[in-house]
Amino acid sequence: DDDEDIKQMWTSEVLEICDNPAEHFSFGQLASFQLWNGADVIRVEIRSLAPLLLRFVKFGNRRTTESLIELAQEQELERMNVTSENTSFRHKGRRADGLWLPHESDVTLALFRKIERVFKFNPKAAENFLEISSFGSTRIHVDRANFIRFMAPVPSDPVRKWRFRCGCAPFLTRRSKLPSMESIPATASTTSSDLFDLTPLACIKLNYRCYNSHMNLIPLRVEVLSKNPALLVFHEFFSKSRIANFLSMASEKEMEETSVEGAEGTVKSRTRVAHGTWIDHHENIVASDMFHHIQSKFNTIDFDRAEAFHVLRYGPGGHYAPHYDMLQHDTAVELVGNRIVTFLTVLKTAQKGGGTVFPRLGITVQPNPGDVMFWFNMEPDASKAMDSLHGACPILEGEKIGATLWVKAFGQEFLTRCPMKEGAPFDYNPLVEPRKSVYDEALLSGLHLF
Ligand SMILES: O=C(O)CCC(=O)C(=O)O
Ligand SMILES: [Fe+2]
Repeated sequence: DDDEDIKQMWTSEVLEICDNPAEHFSFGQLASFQLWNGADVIRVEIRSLAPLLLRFVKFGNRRTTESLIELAQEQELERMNVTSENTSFRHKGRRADGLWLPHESDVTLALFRKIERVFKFNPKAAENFLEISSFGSTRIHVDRANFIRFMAPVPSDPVRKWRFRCGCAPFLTRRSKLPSMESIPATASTTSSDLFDLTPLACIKLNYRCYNSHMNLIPLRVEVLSKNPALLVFHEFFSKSRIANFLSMASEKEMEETSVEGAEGTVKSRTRVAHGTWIDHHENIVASDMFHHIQSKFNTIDFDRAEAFHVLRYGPGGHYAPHYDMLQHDTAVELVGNRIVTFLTVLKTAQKGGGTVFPRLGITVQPNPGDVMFWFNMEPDASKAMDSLHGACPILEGEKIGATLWVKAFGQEFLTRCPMKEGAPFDYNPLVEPRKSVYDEALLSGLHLF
């Protein structure tokens, strides 16, 4: 092509990188990793540190709560008054009716399982649920003495410890009055309680969002190509049949030649020569299946906050000149944040050319269909990650198709660990759990992995 503008974007140096997707830029070998699958996202409010008083917001689901209220209305409740002056100074004891419910009844089972999972309770050690109906409200009461006793980790059994992971990144959450970085304590006081992994407490105070990982493990093969900004390739993330289904569904959609808004109206884009279309996360059963698959593998990213799938098809001569994915600041960006992460599913690869080039990292990625490329476009301070500059190398032969999810920044606080270090890049480790530590923990807990 002798077009001067395009020549400036595709300098000979960058094209050289396109042609030489050199291996030596890769960080280490391809490793096999496990990722926690499934998580309970829980909101914790710390009401007091000493004594420790926590509120778990909406811990029980609505169905459980409704069934419990129903039950309390149907069943004959016992008088459960307490007369001791010591138990409650306000009411001079307890004046209420209640009933005991077994852990594994129809109404309590789901709740009990969640308590087991989240708090790592030893189920045998807890008393039955005591449902107390007083002053019109129904609440679950777990005996306090037992609660404290069972929360305490058994020293030789790290698995029973709480494994909350919490996130903190002030700009990732839209809150009007955020404390400044300096006001976040480096670590929370160790005097509050040794029942917790204490570091995250600082974060909980900020954001109230934590999650607790399950022990369901799935193998993922992930390659770390760059650490700052993180650029990861998840190999064989999608099965062949998922990719085939998605492609045939997408081929039924009308793809438009991509365009850019210019001074003289919408003009055919020359920086991106491709056909594209948008597909909503749940537009049809195939998209929905794809979307669920993605969600199930990442517990640190809220994909509901991603834009629709953007499918791009490049024919021979197609390309996408090096660019940044972050959007111009506007009201939409103000509401949901900018494009923090690009999650690019490779659906079809060209016979020749068509890699994804990162000129400033000196990397060209030539993945296979079913692989996912994943990178950060932003720094933790919300500025542009300058080294995330990337483009789709010219297609020399064949056709390339990809589907992008751009994840928006707000609500992604799990991506960061606490305490945050000023100036440190996003930590990709929560996305890439090394097999070793998972193995160790799994072995300790006596889980059979494979
Ligand atoms: O197709 C590619 O390799 C890159 C796509 C891309 O950069 C984008 O859609 O923003
Ligand atoms: Fe891009």
